[in-house]
Amino acid sequence: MIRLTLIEARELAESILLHNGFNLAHAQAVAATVMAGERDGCASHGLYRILGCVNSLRAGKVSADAEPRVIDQAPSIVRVDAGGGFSQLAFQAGLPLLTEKTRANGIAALAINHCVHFSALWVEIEQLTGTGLVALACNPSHAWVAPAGGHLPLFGTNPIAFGWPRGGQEPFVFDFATSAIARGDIELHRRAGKAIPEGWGVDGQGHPSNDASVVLDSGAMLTFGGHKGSALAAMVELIAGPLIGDLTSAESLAYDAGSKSSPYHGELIIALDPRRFLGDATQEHLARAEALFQGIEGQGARLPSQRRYESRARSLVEGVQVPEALYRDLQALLD
Ligand SMILES: NC(=O)C1=CN([C@@H]2O[C@H](COP(=O)(O)OP(=O)(O)OC[C@H]3O[C@@H](n4cnc5c(N)ncnc54)[C@H](OP(=O)(O)O)[C@@H]3O)[C@@H](O)[C@H]2O)C=CC1
Ligand SMILES: O=C(O)C1=NCCCC1
Repeated sequence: MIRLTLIEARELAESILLHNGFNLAHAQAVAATVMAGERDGCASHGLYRILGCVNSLRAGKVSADAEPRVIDQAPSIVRVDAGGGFSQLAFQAGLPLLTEKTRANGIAALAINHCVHFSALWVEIEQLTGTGLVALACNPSHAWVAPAGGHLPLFGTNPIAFGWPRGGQEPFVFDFATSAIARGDIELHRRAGKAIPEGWGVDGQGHPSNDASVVLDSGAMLTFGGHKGSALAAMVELIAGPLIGDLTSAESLAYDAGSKSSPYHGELIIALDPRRFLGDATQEHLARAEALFQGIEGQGARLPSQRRYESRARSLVEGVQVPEALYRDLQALLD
């Protein structure tokens, strides 16, 4: 393993992106996201993703210098046209108006269109909980996941993330794919030559497979929780696809045309302001939420994101460790 400080990790990502043609704004925004992934122990959405960013650019599937355009769509709806660029700058561009509309109306949505998306959603969710808002985000990806009862890829890995602000404490955040596991994790198993656990995917005939390459290249991934994850995956396709006038995972994969680039589609983010719902009773009811969290932890269970926050605290002191093969592949992108 190669040890890097967080600054070194971010600078490595940024320099590769700049060297390969991304403008400074995109390079910095993407580098900050992958550094955060690495820092929080989310290797599937850390520095590894830089390989996909460069591949997407070389395949002509992402704009290196797109300028997001913010559209004031309706009293509670902000739209951002990402113009074929990565989602990070589009989110940053839409965030101020989303926040303003949420404070004014109690609830508002940000629809990002025409973005290339590869990141973990908690990165965005934490920016909303950081201002005291409750938030939900989701997006499709490429058609890699079979619906429960079928065995052909149709859904994306369609993550759903939720965040709840907790005053001075780290927010309650969960963020997971509606597939049994993110595709990035299966790709990392393949890179490491490791078998995948039962339940993650099937071969082309629908038989369970422990072979990452079979599941990735000729089979299908499975949803988590059978028909429940399957319905949630369908919901994500609908509300972050047709509802916002953007592509489904099947359409995104067709657009990809075999280039194995990062998916191109939309994202939906919904924000809620507790103070608008509760007025003078806000503190009283937020305290009741704390009792719920204590009830979970009181049983010895952990809150989602706890592992991530612990990894963050450790990485701030110790830096991060990157597999040598990945480090070599990243360095090669600087040639
Ligand atoms: N951009 C895209 O299109 C896509 C992005 N992704 C990203 O991939 C990432 C990983 O997704 P996925 O593989 O499904 O994630 P995991 O199954 O690893 O975990 C997801 C969530 O569950 C929490 N969790 C895990 N174990 C426990 C536990 N024992 N008790 C309580 N909470 C727990 C995690 O917290 P903790 O982190 O603290 O362990 C995290 O919030 C996500 O960040 C997602 O946004 C996924 C698909 C597509
Ligand atoms: O891990 C995943 O699943 C994905 N991550 C980034 C974009 C494509 C899907």
